[in-house]
Amino acid sequence: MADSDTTGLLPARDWRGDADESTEDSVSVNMALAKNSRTLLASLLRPYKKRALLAMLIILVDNAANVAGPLFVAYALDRGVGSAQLGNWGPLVIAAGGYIGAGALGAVTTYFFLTVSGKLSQDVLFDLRRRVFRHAQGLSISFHERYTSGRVISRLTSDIESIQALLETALNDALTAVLSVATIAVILVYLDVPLALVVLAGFVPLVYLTRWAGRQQRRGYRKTRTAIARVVVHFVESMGSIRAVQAFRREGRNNSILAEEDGAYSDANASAFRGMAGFSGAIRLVGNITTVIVLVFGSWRIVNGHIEIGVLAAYLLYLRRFYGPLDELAQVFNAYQSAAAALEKLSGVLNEEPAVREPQHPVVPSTRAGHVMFDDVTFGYGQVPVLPRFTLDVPPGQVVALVGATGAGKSTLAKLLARFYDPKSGAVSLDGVDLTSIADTDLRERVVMVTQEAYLFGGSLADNIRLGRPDASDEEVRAAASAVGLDEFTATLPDGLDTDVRKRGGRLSAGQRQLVAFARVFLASPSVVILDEATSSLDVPSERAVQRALETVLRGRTALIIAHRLSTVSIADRVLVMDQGRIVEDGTPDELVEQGGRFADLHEGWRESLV
Ligand SMILES: Nc1ncnc2c1ncn2[C@@H]1O[C@H](COP(=O)(O)OP(=O)(O)OP(=O)(O)O)[C@@H](O)[C@H]1O
Repeated sequence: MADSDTTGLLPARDWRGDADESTEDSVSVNMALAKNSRTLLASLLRPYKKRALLAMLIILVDNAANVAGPLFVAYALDRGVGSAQLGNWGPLVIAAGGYIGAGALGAVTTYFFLTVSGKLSQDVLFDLRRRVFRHAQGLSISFHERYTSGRVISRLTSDIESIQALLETALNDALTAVLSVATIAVILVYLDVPLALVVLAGFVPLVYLTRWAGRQQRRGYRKTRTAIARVVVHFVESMGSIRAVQAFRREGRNNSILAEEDGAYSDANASAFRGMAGFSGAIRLVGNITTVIVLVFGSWRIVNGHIEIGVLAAYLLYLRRFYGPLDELAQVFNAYQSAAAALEKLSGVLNEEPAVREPQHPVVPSTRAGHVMFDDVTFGYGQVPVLPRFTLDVPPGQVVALVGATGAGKSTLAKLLARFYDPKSGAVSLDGVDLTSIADTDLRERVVMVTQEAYLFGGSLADNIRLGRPDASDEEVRAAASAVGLDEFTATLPDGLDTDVRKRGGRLSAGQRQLVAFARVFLASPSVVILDEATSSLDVPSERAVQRALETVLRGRTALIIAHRLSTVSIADRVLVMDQGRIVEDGTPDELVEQGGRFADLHEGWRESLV
């Protein structure tokens, strides 16, 4: 397919799919987030108060050493040169020694300051990354469906990087700059008050400039955070679905979407930089104008005998040191605005609360029978109800097959039982206890869901099976693999169960993945199994193997199976036909075939397809 740039058919934004990150923040939300970002920064720094204090102490000494230099120069010019003319070189030697001593002290303190503050910023970033990861991982499925993994990745990488820039370099520069500006300001006042007033007058336009630049930068950087997240979302979506991308020739379209998203990111950055550029330039201009005024006004004061030439020389030296740090402060201010926008986004994630909450007072069901009950449950993802007033009683040990048209609500039912979501009204209970009252770890032990993808994590086959029960011994893992019939397959592997699943030619077949998933369930030994059967069909030997394994795994357990195969339905005790969130047929497979309703038609269709 040609892309929109060449056909002019659709602008890329109309073709985005999941990559959409369209939540533009409103002004009021942004104000609240700005406050949150300050709170977050404070909470991140709080545990390191002592170290921050130590860094400040070191920088105080460092700063004193740095600003002492010009004082020795002034002393050398005012006293040293005069004394040397009279043959006394002592004051000049003192001035030179003082200058070198101050420089050496500055070198040592700079080293210690950078070491202490570098470690501090690394620790803060480490905490922040862990906090965001842990929090995002604990948030409900509904959050991840809305937020997308790309945005979480963007928060964890590019947002954290901009905070890193602030902490690692900018904060050091800021402390140094603020201190030297303040110290020099005091010295300037001490040297000559009228000249100091000229310098201070230059601050009036700077205050206005700072406000203007701050607004400009914050606006720009907020946009950059959203824009870079959209770029990352697009990357993740494109690379995560690379087979579909190549199969459907979506590369061109993806390129044009990326160009658009990346362009928006560059524009947003450019807009923020304009704020900084204007600010930085204006500081230099104010600095130069002030220097000229000081030179002229200072000369006039020398001519009139108010000050000595050394004072003016020191003044001009200090002025250079005064506007240098101010320029640095402009860069720091820029980094701060960028980090503040990132902190806003991060605090947005950290302030998200799980929609599915852990119970305050957990109740442990008294049995492990596996009695499942949906009691007058109403549920919908948005306003439209997917399950309107749904009631279902599954006695312990019953294997229920769910069938029905696509979108009927079968997966939704399964997700409610796994407590990925909570019902809007009514209750889902296990062994007489509402799922909302069962502790998460307890529920995960009792109810295990096998999803269609049968996801394999990096690591060995044994590691993947052990996911069912992390404390299982090697022997138990082997027994589970054997119970589901994985023996034959593992015998062909170089290291048996210890073979790395990824290294071994990358992937397992669909049937083998299902067997691994069943082995996990066997090991976990839950009272309820939820199985979303893969729709992809297996070849006959694989299907038989999966079928046998399933029978083993389900023995003595309650099961809810979203069934796509005749072979699976045939092992069910009960079949439920769903339509638009309601049960329209309910009975044993034989009863329903006899009744001659929808299931009978479906059954007939399956049988015909096997012939
Ligand atoms: N995460 C979601 N957000 C919004 N709507 C959803 C979500 N998941 C499902 N739906 C909607 O809920 C309805 C029921 O979907 P569900 O996945 O439960 O159906 P299903 O019977 O399992 O379908 P299929 O057999 O195709 O998997 C559908 O209209 C679907 O569009």
